Parts: sequence; structure tokens; C-alpha cells
Amino acid sequence: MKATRLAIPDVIRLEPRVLGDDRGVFFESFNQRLFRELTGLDRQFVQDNHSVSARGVLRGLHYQLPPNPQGKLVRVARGEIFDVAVDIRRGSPTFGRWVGETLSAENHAQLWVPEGFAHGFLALTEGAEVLYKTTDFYAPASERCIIWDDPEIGIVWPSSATPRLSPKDALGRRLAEADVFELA
Ligand SMILES: Cc1cn([C@H]2C[C@H](O)[C@@H](COP(=O)(O)OP(=O)(O)O[C@H]3O[C@H](C)C(=O)[C@H](O)[C@H]3O)O2)c(=O)[nH]c1=O
Repeated sequence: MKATRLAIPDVIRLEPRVLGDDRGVFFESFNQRLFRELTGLDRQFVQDNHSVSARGVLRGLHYQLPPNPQGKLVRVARGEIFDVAVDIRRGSPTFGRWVGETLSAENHAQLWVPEGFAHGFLALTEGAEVLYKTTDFYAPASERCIIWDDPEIGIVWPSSATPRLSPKDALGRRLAEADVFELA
């Protein structure tokens, strides 16, 4: 497993060791000890999520506020997504900045999105299957949404096509009006 801290260092790209033989491949998609050794984080994951998206679907930018903030460990089992994390911790030197990584079934890459970040992805292939672990349970009352194309954030999505959004996501707030985290 390899860990790479991105331009916002709290967001980490992880790449598992892939073992191939004449039958196919095997890799440990999650290992608590390795995760702790590579990230220095001691997180317990309590929920696994699985979504399937048509090409052009954009889910996000979502987050849960305290008392139910969620760290997410995201990977792709089929197809490809552009996965984005936005720092929404007021007081952070990278507040309002974003990082994005291409995650795919082929590259096996994963993204650790910490609590305090909004998360979203654009499905780049038909039927993109995204699996992710979360560090707290789903809490709709704590959930918030920031609009995907907020000019203040300026995410450069890898498609000029208008994405397919849920009604909820289409009504996402701009960062300037959103409830955000306060960096301790
Ligand atoms: C997130 C979640 C949703 N649901 C129910 C609520 C709705 O009836 C249905 C679809 O929910 P939603 O439209 O919020 O799903 P996504 O748009 O994929 O939301 C997720 O997408 C972005 C990328 C995220 O980072 C979050 O994990 C999450 O917000 O599943 C549950 O029952 N449990 C859950 O944990």
C-alpha cells in the first residue's frame, strides 16, 4: 500500500499492493493496521456505502456537520470517477480549496477524505460503482450540500457537459452561505 498526501495534505491518495497471477488479481482493499501506519490516523469505520452511477452523474458536494462528521475512504469497483474533496474548515490555510483524483477499477486508487471536507464525484463511465467506508453513521439532519460549480471553489471537472444531479444537489448552497466547520 502506498500513501500520497495531496496538495491539501490532510487528503491522502492510497494505492494498494496488487498481486496478480494467471487467475487474475488479489489486493487488500482495506487493512486497519496499514491505514494507521500510512496515514498516522486511528479511525474506526462504521459504515460501508455502495453507489452505482450512470456516466455524467455528479453526486455531491456532501458532508455531515458535527456531531456526525464523516471521514470517507473512497474506491471504485467498476468504471472510473473524478473524486473531489473541498476543505470547508474555516480557519484552515486551504479553506475553500479543492483537490481531485481519478479513481478507477483499473488503477485501484483510493481517496481518504477527512472530516471537515465536502466530498463529491463525477462518474466518467457508465455504471461507475463507488464503494466507501465512513467514520460515522448516516445522519440526515447533519447532512449539508454545497453546489458542484461554486465559482468561489472553482472545481475543474473533467467534462464540459452539464452533469446529472439529484434534486437535492441541484439546490446545493454556495460556500459563502454554507454551514461549515470551525478549525479548532
Ligand atoms: C448517504 C446515504 C444515503 N442514504 C439514502 C438516502 C436516500 O434515500 C438515498 C440516496 O441518498 P443520496 O441521494 O444522498 O446519495 P448520494 O447522492 O450518493 O450521497 C452520497 O454521495 C456523496 C458523494 C457523499 O460523499 C456522501 O457519502 C453521500 O451524501 O440513500 C442512506 O440510507 N444512507 C446513507 O449513508
